[in-house]
Amino acid sequence: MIHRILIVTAVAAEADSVAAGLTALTTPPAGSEGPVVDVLVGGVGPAAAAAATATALARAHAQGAQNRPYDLIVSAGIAGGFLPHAPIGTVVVSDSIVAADLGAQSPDAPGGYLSVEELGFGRSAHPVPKQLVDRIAGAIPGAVTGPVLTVSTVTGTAARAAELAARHPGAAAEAMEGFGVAEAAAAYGVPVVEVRAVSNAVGPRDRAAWRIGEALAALRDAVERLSRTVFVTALVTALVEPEEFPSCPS
Ligand SMILES: O=C(O)c1cccc(C(=O)CC[C@H]2O[C@@H](n3cnc4c(=O)[nH]cnc43)[C@H](O)[C@@H]2O)c1
Repeated sequence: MIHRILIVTAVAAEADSVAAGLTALTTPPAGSEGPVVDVLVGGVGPAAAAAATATALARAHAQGAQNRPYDLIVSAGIAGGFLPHAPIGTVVVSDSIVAADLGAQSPDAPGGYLSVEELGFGRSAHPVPKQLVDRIAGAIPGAVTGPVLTVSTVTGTAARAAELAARHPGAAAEAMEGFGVAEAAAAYGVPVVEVRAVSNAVGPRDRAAWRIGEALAALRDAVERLSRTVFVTALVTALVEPEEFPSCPS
């Protein structure tokens, strides 16, 4: 059985790092067919990521007879890290993927904010099954697990960083695509996880301090670890029980 994995990045430089890390997949162990891994540059922000991921899923669904078009979707790239959990160079594996600004400001609410759940519609978080988190993080030495926030505006002040950290205790990183990827994955019943390499601290904007090269190298190394372990030797479908997820749209 061939396992199908979709990795979605925002920009081409991230996809290049992912592809560089996947070279171990060219020689699967004897007796193993190896998985098929598609890498998609989906654009920046949750809307672009959701549209690109849903389109890829619809295409794969239309082409194949599988119950689910992919066995696993990974939202991958660089990210801002919350200190002290995730300094520059850390690889973060999401234990939940959280839409951090999907809600309403409300001066009367605790923290001045109401999530969509509190407003009575929609959802703002996709928990990642623990089995999957442990398997992915266990393959990446030094990886940190925690909530990864999806924001539409990169945090640029200490006040905003503190607000997000207070609202999402234990938040490890923020990026701009994960929740969009997760919404599309959920529509097709495909497990999803976010893997991010930290390029900068979440806090006052200091673009000169971003270490994009270091983060892209960490991302490549993480994907290489995954391609030598989880992606090759594990039955990805066995990482998460399919019945935990809804069936594909017909
Ligand atoms: O300028 C470059 O060479 C370059 C190379 C690779 C990637 C980039 C990006 O700017 C990627 C944007 C992407 O990164 C995520 N990101 C990174 N840090 C943060 C942050 O502090 N807050 C939110 N998002 C962050 C995000 O997912 C962007 O889509 C540039």
